[in-house]
Amino acid sequence: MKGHGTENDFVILPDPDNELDLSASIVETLCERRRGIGADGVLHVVRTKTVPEAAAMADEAEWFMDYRNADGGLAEMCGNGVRVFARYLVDAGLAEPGELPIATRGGVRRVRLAREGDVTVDMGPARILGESVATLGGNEYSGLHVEVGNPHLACVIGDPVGQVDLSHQPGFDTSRFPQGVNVELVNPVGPRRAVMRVYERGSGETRSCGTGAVASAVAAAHLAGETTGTWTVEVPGGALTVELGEETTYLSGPAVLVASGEWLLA
Ligand SMILES: N[C@@H](CCC[C@H](N)C(=O)O)C(=O)O
Repeated sequence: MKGHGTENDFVILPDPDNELDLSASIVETLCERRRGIGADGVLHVVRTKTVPEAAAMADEAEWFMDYRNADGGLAEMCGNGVRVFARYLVDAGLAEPGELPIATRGGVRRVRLAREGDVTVDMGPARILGESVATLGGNEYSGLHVEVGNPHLACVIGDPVGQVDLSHQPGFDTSRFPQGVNVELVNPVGPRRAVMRVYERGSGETRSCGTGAVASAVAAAHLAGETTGTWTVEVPGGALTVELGEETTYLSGPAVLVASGEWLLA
């Protein structure tokens, strides 16, 4: 299957009993836009109890989102991915609409969805862990290290983000981010509204990033002296809503399945 959330696109690989040997090179080929199907990442759909690293969550969540970036690397969480994952489960008749717990490497996330319409996920708390700097084309951008299950460096640059060259991996402090980092450029454009572009760890520039939208809202709110509130984050692929609460954060937006088929190279 193929699906997307605000044009952050995924190949969805149903494998309930975890029988596929999903190597990094297979993921890379699947995600390649000319030799493969093309996607920002792979959502490997497996029963939690079949995955040794996730089995402890099996009592809480039947399904595990084994998320892979386009370069084949693992990631802890994907905010758009988990919403598309839930849309797939309901559409395939593997889960009922309502509230659906999904296990991820970042912990269990609760997704709320109906048979149609936007999908919301409780992303858990987003924690600010300090400040750091991203370098891009000879410029330095200060940002906040925000953990949303996965690592982010959200830089509020206050200028239009459209002109910045994001075709290369931004430089970052590897001692702070030993596993790499997702870098966001954020421009607040109105009350609780921001425009964001992102360079995703393991995928390059993408048209949206759910965890990145949460990190961006946290960074923009921090600059405005706020910790709670509902933000609209505009991304190249659409718009996401981020609710910052005292205890947790919520991410809402479209999650759409666009195709199904068979990969012949397996
Ligand atoms: N696009 C995702 C994030 C995917 C993982 C990320 N590239 C990482 O390596 O942490 C989202 O919507 O959150």
